[in-house]
Amino acid sequence: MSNRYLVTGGAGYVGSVVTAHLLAAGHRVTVLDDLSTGFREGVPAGAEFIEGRVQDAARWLDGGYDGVLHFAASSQVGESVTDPAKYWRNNVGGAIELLAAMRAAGVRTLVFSSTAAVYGEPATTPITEDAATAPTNPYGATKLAVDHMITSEAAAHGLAAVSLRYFNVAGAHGAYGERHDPESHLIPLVLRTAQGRRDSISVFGTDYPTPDGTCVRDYIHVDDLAEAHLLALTAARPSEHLICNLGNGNGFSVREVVETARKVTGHEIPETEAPRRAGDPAVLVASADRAREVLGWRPTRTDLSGIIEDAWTFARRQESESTQ
Ligand SMILES: O=c1ccn([C@@H]2O[C@H](COP(=O)(O)OP(=O)(O)O[C@H]3O[C@H](CO)[C@H](O)[C@H](O)[C@H]3O)[C@@H](O)[C@H]2O)c(=O)[nH]1
Repeated sequence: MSNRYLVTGGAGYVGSVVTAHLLAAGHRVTVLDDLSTGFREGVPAGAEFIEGRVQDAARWLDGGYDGVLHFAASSQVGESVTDPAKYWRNNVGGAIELLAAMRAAGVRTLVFSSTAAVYGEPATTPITEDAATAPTNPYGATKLAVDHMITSEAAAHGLAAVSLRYFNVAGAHGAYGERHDPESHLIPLVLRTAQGRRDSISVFGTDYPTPDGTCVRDYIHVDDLAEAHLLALTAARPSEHLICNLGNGNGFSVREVVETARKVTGHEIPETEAPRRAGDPAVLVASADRAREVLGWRPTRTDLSGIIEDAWTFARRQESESTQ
C-alpha cells in the first residue's frame, strides 16, 4: 500500500536515508527541513521538498498525510552542554508545535528519532528500554522530554507512536551518508584521517574500564536503522507509545574501530591519545530484543568492516565531488 508521509529533517543523515527507503517502498514523501544542518542535495530525488521549520509544520500538514517521521533536531552532545537553550527550544519547542499540528490536521501516526543518550551512564549492559533514564547532557534530556510528551499525547489524544532509541548510527546508503559541520563523530573523523584531511585521530580516553581502555559503542548500519522505521509505521497502534532500542548488541572499542578502518582503507591512520571527553560513558551497548520481537526487525549489516566500508565509499565520493 502506498502511503503519504511527512519527514522532518529529511535533508539530514538519518532522515535522508529513511526517505530513500520510504520512496523505494513506494510511499510518497514530503521532506520538511530548514537546512540549518542538512543539505538540499541530501533530499532524495522523488521526495517533495519544503524548506521550513518544524515549529511551522501546521502550515503544511493536512489530513492527507498517513504519518510523520520526526528527525529534525539539534544533535550535538557537546554543543548541548554549552548552548542548552538552543536544544530546549529546537528539540522540545519543535516537538510541541509538531504534535499540535498533527492533532489539528488529524494525522495520528508518529515515529520519533530518540537516542541512547536518554539512559546516561548505564548501571548494567546491554541496555534495555526498562533501564533508568538519567541523561548526562541537555541533548539527551531534551530527547527524553519529547519521549515523555509523546507518551502523554498518545494517552490523551489517541496518537499511535513509536520512539526509536538509536545507539551509534554509522555507514551510508549510496549518496546519502554522515556529513556534519563541524564533524564530531568517530567514524567520519577516522576516515578523514585516512584521506589525509587530518593528521591523526584523537582517542578520547585510554583509561576506561574496558578491555583496551577505550570507550565501547554499539555501531548500527543506517540501512538497518531505516528498515526499523518502516516497520515502526506499521506496528504503531492508537493510544500506545512503543519505545524500542536500535543497536546490534555488539560493542566495539575506539581502538577496534580505528584498526578496522586501517584494514578497510589500506591507510595508516595515526592515533593520538587525548583526555576523556566530558560525559562519555565507558560502554553503551543495546539490547534490541524488543525491536526484534515487536517490530520483527532483523538487522543484516552487523559486520563492522562492512559498515566502515560503506562509510568509506561515501567519504571518497564526497571528496571527489568537492574537488570537481
Ligand atoms: O575524535 C573522536 C571522536 C569520538 N571518539 C570516541 O568515539 C566514541 C564514539 O563517539 P561519537 O561522537 O562517534 O558518538 P557518541 O557515542 O558520542 O554519540 C552517539 O551517541 C550519543 C548518545 O550517547 C548521541 O546519540 C549521539 O548523537 C550519537 O552520535 C566515543 O567513545 C568518543 O569518545 C574519539 O575517541 N575521538
